Amino acid sequence: MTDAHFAVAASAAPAAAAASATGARPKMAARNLDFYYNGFHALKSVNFEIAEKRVTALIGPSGCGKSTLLRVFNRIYSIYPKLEAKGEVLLDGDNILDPRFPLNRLRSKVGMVFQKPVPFPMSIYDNIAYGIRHYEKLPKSAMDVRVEQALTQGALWGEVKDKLKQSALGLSGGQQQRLCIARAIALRPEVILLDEPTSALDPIATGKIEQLISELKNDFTIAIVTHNMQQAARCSDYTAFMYLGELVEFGETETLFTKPTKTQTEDYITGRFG
Ligand SMILES: Nc1ncnc2c1ncn2[C@@H]1O[C@H](COP(=O)(O)OP(=O)(O)OP(=O)(O)O)[C@@H](O)[C@H]1O
Repeated sequence: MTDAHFAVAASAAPAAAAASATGARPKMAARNLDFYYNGFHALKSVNFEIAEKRVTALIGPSGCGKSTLLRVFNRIYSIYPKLEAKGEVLLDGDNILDPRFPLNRLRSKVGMVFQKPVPFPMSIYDNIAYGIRHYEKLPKSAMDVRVEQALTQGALWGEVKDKLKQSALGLSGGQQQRLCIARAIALRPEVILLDEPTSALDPIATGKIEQLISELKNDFTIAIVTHNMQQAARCSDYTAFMYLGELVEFGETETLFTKPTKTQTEDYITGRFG
């Protein structure tokens, strides 16, 4: 598949081509997706895919619609009035925007981590166990195993195993963010959406999260919104470049950063705007 094919995949309906070109199965897909904030047209006929067990990055200048797109993949807007999505967002082929798709099922399959770490004001252990209890009744021994598994996958176990009963609010910002990722993992989702997960962190904590993302893609499908182009280049397999609510270009990360097909993409990645 050529770069030109990727560009077509971004702008026209068969966005599937981008993910399937490398053999990765599309896990989620937006089809002709429009989104409105109280009439403001924030996403314009977006076609886009998140390949299974790969990392897909969303980049673009401030206000281009990256976070909006990510949030629609979790239907998070549906609790607010006057916000409207048109088109489809498919999860394994089912349209999650259909109100008949149960929100509980969606939240158990698609986890989300936000820009600012938001641990619950409770112990490290309970931060992980809280969500699990919502979905499953486990005896204490089984819960202990799940908590340890999630914290291990979140690359935090070694640092917190001796203080599980302490408040999560006492952790550093980077540890809190890994706790939030572990909390999402604990529910055994299939997809994890990360909205600028390192923007509040220092370079060392950022490096740990990036390392973690690279490891998590063995088990999860990941999409990440980032302002940091080096981060997108370091930890994603595919990158989507957005501008003014449109998906301008989508392709393999290396190709998009070295041989972009659209002038707007090139201007952005070379720092000429944004
Ligand atoms: N709650 C809201 N109400 C009205 N307009 C909104 C709301 N949230 C976002 N918007 C608008 O929608 C557009 C897309 O916003 P969005 O937050 O998705 O952009 P972004 O690319 O994630 O930006 P940033 O990189 O600055 O976080 C912007 O024009 C923004 O002003």
